[in-house]
Amino acid sequence: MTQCVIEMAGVSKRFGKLTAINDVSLRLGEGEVLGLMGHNGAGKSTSMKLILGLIRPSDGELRVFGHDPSGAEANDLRLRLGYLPENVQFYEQLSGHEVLRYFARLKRVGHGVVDTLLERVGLTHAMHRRVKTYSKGMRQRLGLAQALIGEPRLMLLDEPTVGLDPMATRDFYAMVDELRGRGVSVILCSHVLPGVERHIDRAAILGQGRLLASGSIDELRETANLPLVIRLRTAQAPETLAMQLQPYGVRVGQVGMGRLELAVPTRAKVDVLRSLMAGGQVEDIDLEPPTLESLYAHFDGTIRQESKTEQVSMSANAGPEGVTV
Ligand SMILES: Nc1ncnc2c1ncn2[C@@H]1O[C@H](COP(=O)(O)OP(=O)(O)OP(=O)(O)O)[C@@H](O)[C@H]1O
Repeated sequence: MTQCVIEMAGVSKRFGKLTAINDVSLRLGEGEVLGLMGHNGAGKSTSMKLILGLIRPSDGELRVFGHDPSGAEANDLRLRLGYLPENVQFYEQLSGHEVLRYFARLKRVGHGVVDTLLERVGLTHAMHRRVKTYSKGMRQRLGLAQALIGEPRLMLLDEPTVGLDPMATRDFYAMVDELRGRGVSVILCSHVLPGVERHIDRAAILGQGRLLASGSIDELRETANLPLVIRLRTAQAPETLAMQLQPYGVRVGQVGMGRLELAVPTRAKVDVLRSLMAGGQVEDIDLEPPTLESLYAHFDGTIRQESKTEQVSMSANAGPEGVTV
């Protein structure tokens, strides 16, 4: 692995009786992009705040660039971090340009960078307008520009594409790719971002404060063992095809006249394709491996199922007075 930028070992964070982060271990290398996913309240923002040193772990070890982020080096460390919070807020009476000058000063960076950053996020035309006149997407772009001040080596981006239109989203991902190319490490924090797969090296899925899964998309696919979907147009009857592909454990569904959808175990992919092509009746074919959304739904569904089972068994153990929530 490349040099370790974030190292979390058995980290927990409790707020009173509530455990927001539960025994999470995670590493992020230099130039790596991690997608941190999870449902509302899963612990994503808390993880970000721990990494930023805004709060301290209740248990476990956390190192950012080899240091305790809330220790003696915290101030110097923060100069190497860029943070875009969820629902970013600015001083409404200031212009975009003034906001960035202000943040540049806080980060001890000369204000010469301001124009360049505003151009980079496509806000040059509006830089002298007050922030209160900005649309949601423009505020988000200003937030990104703010996070980029000082050429940070680690970017923490909480729900970064909320409010961005498709073109701005595309530009945003191009920027993430460029940062990665320059060896900057990035955490993209979100529920699930459509289209994010191509831009991240690894995904970490949090559920109820626990790390449910982490790895590259391929590793997650292997762990989840979800079927890939093959869509085809064929003159063959679904029943005939189901018989033909039965040895491979394929499920066949009809989605329209002559249009079938097959759920194929990943390991049987090549054999199934050979068998389909040998039949000579396939007119069109599409392959769709499990998407990040379906992987997320799989792992998140597992934890929800577990917690339902726990609740049922708790209420059963509680006897006649037990209440099922
Ligand atoms: N300062 C705090 N005091 C008490 N509880 C907190 C505090 N901060 C977070 N929590 C709780 O910790 C849990 C995790 O919250 P967190 O904000 O990290 O979730 P999240 O994954 O970012 O959620 P969302 O997607 O809704 O932003 C939640 O149950 C939340 O209510």
